[in-house]
Amino acid sequence: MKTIFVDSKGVEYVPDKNNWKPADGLFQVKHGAIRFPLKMISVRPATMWRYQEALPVSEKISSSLSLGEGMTPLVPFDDQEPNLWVKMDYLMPTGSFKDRGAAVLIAKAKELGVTSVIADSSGNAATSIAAYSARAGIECHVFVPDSVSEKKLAQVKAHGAIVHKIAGTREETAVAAQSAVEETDAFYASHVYNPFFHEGTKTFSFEIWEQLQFKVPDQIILPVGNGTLLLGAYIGFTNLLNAGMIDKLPKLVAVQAENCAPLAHAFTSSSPVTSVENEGTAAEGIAIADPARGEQIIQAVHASKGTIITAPEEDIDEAKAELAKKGFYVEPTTAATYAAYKKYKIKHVTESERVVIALCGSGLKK
Ligand SMILES: N[C@@H](CCOP(=O)(O)O)C(=O)O
Repeated sequence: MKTIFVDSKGVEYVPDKNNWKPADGLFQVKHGAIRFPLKMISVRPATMWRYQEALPVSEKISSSLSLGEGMTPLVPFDDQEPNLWVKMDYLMPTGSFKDRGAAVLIAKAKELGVTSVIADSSGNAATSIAAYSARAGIECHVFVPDSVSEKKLAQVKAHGAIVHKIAGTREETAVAAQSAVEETDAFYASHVYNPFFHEGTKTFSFEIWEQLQFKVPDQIILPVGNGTLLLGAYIGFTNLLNAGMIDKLPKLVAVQAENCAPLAHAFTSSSPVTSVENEGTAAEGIAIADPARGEQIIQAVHASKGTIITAPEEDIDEAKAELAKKGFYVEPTTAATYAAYKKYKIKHVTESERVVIALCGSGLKK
């Protein structure tokens, strides 16, 4: 699939290794017609690359880079809620869904002839970018806030990335990484700014659709900070809708931490997304006080007829323990997603509705 980027005015750009931000807004991918040849897909290996006609990477590059990512199990939650499934993305090669996006983004970097990348992250994206860069033989610099989890940092270092710890917020970390990008010739392997990342995370949707016998669930509950999973999920289901493979989008129900919820505030008050103060949350993966793609996330949630809800801070630990008792060992950000769902379902999920919860990050990381 050949890819064109567009800015907020619809001006087209050919992706290149130095231009990470257009003059107007942020880059998005302009999608043409996409094919889903079901017979061929069904006999391919059980990885996210089975949807290769919908992905912007040549088979030659993806097969040399792949760690077998994707086609994570979709399993029933328990006997009490027969219409509730969990998508176990914490079983990805580096332990989070971010591998979907990093695999595509680093494959594109390789294709563009990049030899050095810079990324910034609160942890999981850094780990994924470090792992796929190592596999691609690309030098990797990772900027992290000094609050990053020690286990995530150890993982990043083990993959050979050069770590730059920034004494400051997640936002200040991004600014430091962007200054380094401007000062060097490195490629900005940003999961926030580079829309190739969403081209990888969209496979989350394709897999759920295939695993539910080519049907979509009614609602999907997923964490949102910078929106890489939410936007990927929206793009994936929209690709399927435009290809005539499904007849509706599932409602996307995005979860923020109560103590850092700029998107939830904007959504409920129908006002523009503005920066908030991070009051501290165990859900570090969604502690994004000023999400760069905030308006795009809100538009996607509206288009799916979904909503944005919050996880009470005091419920996160209990939700983590409850999930573990059912066999799912996940990190606090994922536990927050389940905590918010428990509150939400009381009024907003009927017994007959089919719901999927994204279990995004492994408990071994935290
Ligand atoms: N970053 C989180 C999950 C939410 O993803 P985001 O792209 O919306 O920030 C994690 O690391 O699990």
